[in-house]
Amino acid sequence: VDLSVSWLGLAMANPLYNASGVMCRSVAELEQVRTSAAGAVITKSCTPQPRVGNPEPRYCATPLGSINSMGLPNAGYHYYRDYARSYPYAAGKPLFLSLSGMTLDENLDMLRDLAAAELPCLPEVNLSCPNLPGKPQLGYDFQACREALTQIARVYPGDFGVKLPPYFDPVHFAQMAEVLNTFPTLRFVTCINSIGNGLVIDVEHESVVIKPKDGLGGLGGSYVLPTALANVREFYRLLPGKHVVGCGGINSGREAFMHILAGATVVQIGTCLYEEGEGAFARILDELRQLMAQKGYQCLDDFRGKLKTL
Ligand SMILES: O=C(O)c1[nH]c(=O)[nH]c(=O)c1Cl
Repeated sequence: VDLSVSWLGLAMANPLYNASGVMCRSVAELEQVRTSAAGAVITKSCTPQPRVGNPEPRYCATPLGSINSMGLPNAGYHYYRDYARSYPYAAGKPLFLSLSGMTLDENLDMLRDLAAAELPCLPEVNLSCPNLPGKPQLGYDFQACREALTQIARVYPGDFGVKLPPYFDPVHFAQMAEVLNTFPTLRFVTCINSIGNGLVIDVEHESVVIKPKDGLGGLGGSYVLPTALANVREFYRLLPGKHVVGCGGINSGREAFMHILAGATVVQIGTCLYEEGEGAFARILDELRQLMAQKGYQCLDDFRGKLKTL
């Protein structure tokens, strides 16, 4: 069974890597991913300056997934750019750099610098952080996205991608796709970011479980799988020639298979990686291989995007 993926001029041994935000804030964490069975690496979304993030507790796992309101804690853009400068690209695992400026100008400043650095890493521009008090998710404002992407494509000549929030309405899928299709160098969309502003309650303590925003936070894990799959499949249909990166609810080879069947080129692991550690990559890859062998598939292209309808 062959799990290799070639896309955007990249060759990956397998389709699995971390979701931005998990096991990727420090060089030590990034190296844990890079030296694991993962096929690629992505950095924590960064801002020009380092950020401490929201007060703790700001993450909580539950039997069905996770809730987080981290608040964009990160070591600052230059820390990740410097990692990207020394990254061993020849070892064959691509590096993606996640950028999440607090303003469009912050994103443009980071992208201008990244363009000038002429590094082989690919930017994933985060349009969907749900945890900055008072900041709406850009991904839900279609006109603002169009304006932002127009300037981003102007300052960054290379291929880039965007991290999208989940959408829940066919009209919104169509409206966002119309914006995204305007930009030929926008080569991939990562679906989905956490489902924003959920509330997890601890019955014993009659309390919320995270401190920021009186307990509101982004949901991940099994809670979000059907929404993630819907976003992958809809954007796979609506963005001809672009790639969809699947993210959300992947705990085993079965969910990885579902995301790829729905159209994902590659897939990211978030909550499961946070809870299990980097061993999750080898386990999920083995499960995917076994599932493919049982079904008689030799490679990912044998089933990618071939979800049947009734
Ligand atoms: O609170 C966060 O740091 C965070 N948390 C998320 O669930 N998604 C994001 O894009 C970000 Cl930036």
